[in-house]
Amino acid sequence: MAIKPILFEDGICRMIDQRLLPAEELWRDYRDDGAIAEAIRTMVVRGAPAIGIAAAYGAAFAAAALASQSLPVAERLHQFRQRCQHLAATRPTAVNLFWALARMERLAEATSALAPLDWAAGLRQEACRIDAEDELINRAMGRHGQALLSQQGTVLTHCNAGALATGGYGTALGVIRAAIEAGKQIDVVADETRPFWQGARLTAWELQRDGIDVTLICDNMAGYLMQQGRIDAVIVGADRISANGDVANKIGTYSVAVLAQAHGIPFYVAAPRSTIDLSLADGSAIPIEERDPREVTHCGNQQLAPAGVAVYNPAFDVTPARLVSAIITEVGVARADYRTQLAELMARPPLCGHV
Ligand SMILES: CSC[C@@H](O)[C@@H](O)C(=O)COP(=O)(O)O
Repeated sequence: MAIKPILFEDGICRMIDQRLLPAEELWRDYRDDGAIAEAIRTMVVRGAPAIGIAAAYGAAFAAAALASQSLPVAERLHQFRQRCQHLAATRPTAVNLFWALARMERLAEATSALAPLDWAAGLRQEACRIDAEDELINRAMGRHGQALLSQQGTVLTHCNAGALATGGYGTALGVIRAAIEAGKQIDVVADETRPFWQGARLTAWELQRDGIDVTLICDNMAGYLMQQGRIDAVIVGADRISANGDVANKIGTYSVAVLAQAHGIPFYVAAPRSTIDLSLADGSAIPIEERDPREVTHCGNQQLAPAGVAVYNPAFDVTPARLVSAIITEVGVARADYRTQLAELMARPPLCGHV
């Protein structure tokens, strides 16, 4: 059973601290939006869908706090939006964060005439729905995506687009799980994913935990394995996909895509529709987060690089649509021409609830 990294129990949001995995499985309790914003910023919780879910719970906590004060409706809504903005200011690239908060804000406005406690209860239910729907979406994505994989093969993945990055099951790893559930013999090669080691720490941990055959490699080994004919397909997740099919994902994804094309290997992206941002014509407008240089100069507390060296640490890159063989969503698979096919997939009715 795949791990569910965010739980909502007895009015408390519990999240496994992904910074400590695999050494320690520590669950932290959250009861307010400020602490959840900090958890997103510091990557206790990470992965595009998961940070959207965490932010939705944060917004629900903000609503509960505001409902307990006797505020006029307009002031309550104003303060709610401000607190949502604080949650949104934590990480800039994954559009799921803004998508989830926009959904919470829409409901807050539509239900603002309710008694404050009912208003807050409705927002708490909405956050739980966003969470539960994500796993259903991942499973639907898995069903569509697994059809692209052969009966037997080795799939390379980058970063962690697994259960840990979602409401459970995973996007890219969800496709792999679905293929295995369909009886296919799939094994995984996981890039370590410098500098935050999501592949080494998280993908290796969650696949090993679930008995899925995984081999860890350093990022710079991918080309060698492809040259030897040892990789049959690449599957990654995404943080934001523009209208033309350009894909922002963890730094290093672009290099893998170039290598895949050079070796004639299909490069697939699995992402829910909440990751697709039709407001951006192409990937050049996707904001790319830059993180602390210490992630590059240090490994944990161990300093590897000389003190004072200049560092550049972009957390994401953009893979041009021409390198992407297909984009797998919960309602179907898009191929080039992405502008037309993504617009068509986005116009389809919701799979469940609102999404
Ligand atoms: C289903 S997760 C897809 C992406 O969010 C994932 O590949 C990724 O890049 C995560 O980056 P992170 O910095 O760990 O949040």
